[in-house]
Amino acid sequence: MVELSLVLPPEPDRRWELAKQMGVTSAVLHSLEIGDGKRFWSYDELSRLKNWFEGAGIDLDVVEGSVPLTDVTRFGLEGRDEEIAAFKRFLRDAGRLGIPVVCYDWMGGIRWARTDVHVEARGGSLTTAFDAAKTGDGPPPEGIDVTREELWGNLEHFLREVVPVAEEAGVKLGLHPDDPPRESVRGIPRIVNGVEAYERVLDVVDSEHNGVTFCQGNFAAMGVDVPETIRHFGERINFVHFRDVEGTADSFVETWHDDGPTDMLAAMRAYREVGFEGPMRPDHVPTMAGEQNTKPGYETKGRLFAIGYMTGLLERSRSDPK
Ligand SMILES: O=C(O)C(=O)C[C@H](O)[C@H](O)CO
Repeated sequence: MVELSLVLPPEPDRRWELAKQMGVTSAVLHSLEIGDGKRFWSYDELSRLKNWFEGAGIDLDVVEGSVPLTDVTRFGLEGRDEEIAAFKRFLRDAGRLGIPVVCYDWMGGIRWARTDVHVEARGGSLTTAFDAAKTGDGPPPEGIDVTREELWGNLEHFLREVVPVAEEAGVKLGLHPDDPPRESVRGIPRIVNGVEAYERVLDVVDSEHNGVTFCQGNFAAMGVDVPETIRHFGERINFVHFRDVEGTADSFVETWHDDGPTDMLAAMRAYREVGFEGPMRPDHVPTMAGEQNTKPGYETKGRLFAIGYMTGLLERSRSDPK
């Protein structure tokens, strides 16, 4: 059964209670978005968090983005071996603590990029947008000098090192797509930007522990058929980000979950068809009335709406004949 999940802060507050009131008892830890930006976790810190969540009736199911992985490894800089060793330690710790999924990405230099975070959407709510014409295409920011071939080589090296450890630890890795899924952003090359790129990634180590974070908004921006692509990757999908965009990787606006071009019920049905049973979280929600938009995409009210909508879609998809 799909596990609806939410990014929750590493310390309890109203959002823990709201999650439980909606019936969501699965947490994603992503301190780069909600928290203090921490990414290097010791066993004791993870264990404390795990216990804290558990005591509140919530499972810590995913550590996302905020993992011991930086551009040192992505760009193959000095210190990479130490960082990969730290990542392996982190995977073993996550395994010992029963944290089943780790989501990481290969976006070097710039994380998920937007050129506007105040796009007016339904009823004056706010969403985000990206327009390549506004970023310019290089030269890259000072100090960043990496080719696509180097990025691929570094990713392949990383996978060969860490996937066997993830297997031993019983942790499933999910690579998040580059956002936006372009050839480059601000002149910095990006490689995880399409179906073929994922096929290459999955072939590096053919293991269910080397999988996909299926971020729907990014697949929509790639211009692919989302439900068909869900069926294509099937059991290699280890984690889902549920959201939608209007436009292409060069220029798009994020939409409300129920108001974008993707057939979200067909997507939900596709997850069911492929037997996806992992965590699925709403991603990037609109900022609603009364919210400050200090955390574009990660304010609270839009997530309540998204969980309600996803719950309805799930219920509908479950009533389909098998
Ligand atoms: O770009 C997005 O859609 C993301 O959600 C980015 C992820 O949170 C994150 O950086 C993955 O490691």
